[in-house]
Amino acid sequence: MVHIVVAGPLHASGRAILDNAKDVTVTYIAETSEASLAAEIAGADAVLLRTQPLGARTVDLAPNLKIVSRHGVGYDAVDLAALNRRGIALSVCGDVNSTSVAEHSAMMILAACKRALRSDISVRTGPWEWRNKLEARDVSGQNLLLVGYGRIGRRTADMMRAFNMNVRAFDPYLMKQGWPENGVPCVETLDDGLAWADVLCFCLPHTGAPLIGAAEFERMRDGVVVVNTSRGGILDEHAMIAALASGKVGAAGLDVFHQEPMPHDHPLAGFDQVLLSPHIGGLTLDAAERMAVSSAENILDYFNGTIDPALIVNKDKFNVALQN
Ligand SMILES: NC(=O)C1=CN([C@@H]2O[C@H](COP(=O)(O)OP(=O)(O)OC[C@H]3O[C@@H](n4cnc5c(N)ncnc54)[C@H](OP(=O)(O)O)[C@@H]3O)[C@@H](O)[C@H]2O)C=CC1
Ligand SMILES: O=C(O)C(=O)CO
Repeated sequence: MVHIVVAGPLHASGRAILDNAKDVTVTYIAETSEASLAAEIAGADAVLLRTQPLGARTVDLAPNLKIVSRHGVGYDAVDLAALNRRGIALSVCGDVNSTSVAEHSAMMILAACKRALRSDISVRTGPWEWRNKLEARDVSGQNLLLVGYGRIGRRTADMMRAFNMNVRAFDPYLMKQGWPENGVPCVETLDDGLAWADVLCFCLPHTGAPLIGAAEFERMRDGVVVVNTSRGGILDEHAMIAALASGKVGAAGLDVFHQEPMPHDHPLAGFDQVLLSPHIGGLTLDAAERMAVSSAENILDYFNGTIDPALIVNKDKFNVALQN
């Protein structure tokens, strides 16, 4: 019998897959905190993980744990070293939420350039004459730099080229492997890109220290638009707030934050040129169903020995019989 703990809400299609599986028991936890997961993880062979952190101490509470299946693709909140030490697999979803995130980025690029939030507030609360001070811009003809040119970056590029933006990308790893033939042009260095871009959009994994701090903001064009749908830790938030306050950053769209949930009194909430959303780029109803199905199937496929090895992040760290 395989015992699976599902840590947080799961779309009915994912639940049906687990509930109908043979030789499986499932515990569903309503809350998405690491503490509630820790309280239930002791007997788990598998955990289906939403966006909550998974640290070494929680992993150590689960002596039978064999696989952690991320409901999504980013795994920066998982202590991968702790999983590797125990030979526990970490799987991610396939290409199921990238179009949704790219659409969210496209929406935020448009909303930030058009000053959509400020515009809405002006109608609800201000004199009509505020319409002359909104500072909305066309996106057409502007330079868009995508930092990270994987699944989400490439789809965002396609969408924003349709709006007649000049799109380039920075992705050093891809440059080494070979830039895609039909891709947008690349910039050689991040600094080149920062100096070129009117609009910046971050589409990369978070792996350590912030990529963008005060020095990088300094290199950007005055009034630059910044959109981040990848992870909050990519931007130094203090530097971002300072850049918004000084006007260096003219407008922004942020789906991800250093601290999630972001407190209501956070300084970022004080800017009417910044559109905020609660980490929902990949959480449309459509993507939520696809992620639920993919993350549930990954667990069952793992125990059947049929999981696609490309979906296991740490496949080189332990020996597992993979049939593909
Ligand atoms: N807001 C939301 O709801 C969601 C957010 N995300 C976030 O988006 C991120 C990207 O997702 P996705 O496009 O699917 O991932 P991919 O792995 O397909 O693409 C990311 C690309 O960024 C590259 N990259 C890594 N480090 C850097 C760097 N320092 N500078 C520039 N490029 C870099 C990667 O190279 P390499 O592969 O060689 O490392 C890769 O080509 C996820 O890791 C996650 O954090 C994802 C889904 C939903
Ligand atoms: O897929 C991801 O990484 C997300 O942020 C959504 O869970």
